[in-house]
Amino acid sequence: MKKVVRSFGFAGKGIAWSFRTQFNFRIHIIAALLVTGLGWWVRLSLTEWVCVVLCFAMVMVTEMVNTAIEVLVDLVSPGYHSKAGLVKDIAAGAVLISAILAAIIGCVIFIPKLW
Ligand SMILES: Nc1ncnc2c1ncn2[C@@H]1O[C@H](COP(=O)(O)OP(=O)(O)OP(=O)(O)O)[C@@H](O)[C@H]1O
Repeated sequence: MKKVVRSFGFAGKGIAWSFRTQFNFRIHIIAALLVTGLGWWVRLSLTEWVCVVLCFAMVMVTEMVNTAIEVLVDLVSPGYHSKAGLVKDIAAGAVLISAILAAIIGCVIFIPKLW
């Protein structure tokens, strides 16, 4: 049990660090709060809430994995290396794809309700 609590502590440390240092992560959280308020206002159905929350998770998780990859690349390749740059670019591409897909899903759900 103590081990589980300790693991939660380490995970919390990683989340807190990402929040403190990553501007994009803070933007995602602010966007999630705004969308939650909008969702409450337009009275989303249960299925729509599930889709919206999955979108929040997809974007935040890819952002955190991207951050972890950036930190790791900076650790193992502090100098310039084309592969190091490529790894960071691919990870950033994953964040972009998840954000675009979340935006599309958001439009599909919210536009008809706001129309
Ligand atoms: N060690 C490196 N070798 C080669 N190119 C790199 C290296 N580090 C970064 N780059 C290039 O610079 C880009 C920006 O890298 P950087 O580490 O500044 O990430 P970032 O996306 O600006 O993230 P953040 O602002 O969160 O630090 C990378 O996507 C990559 O193309």
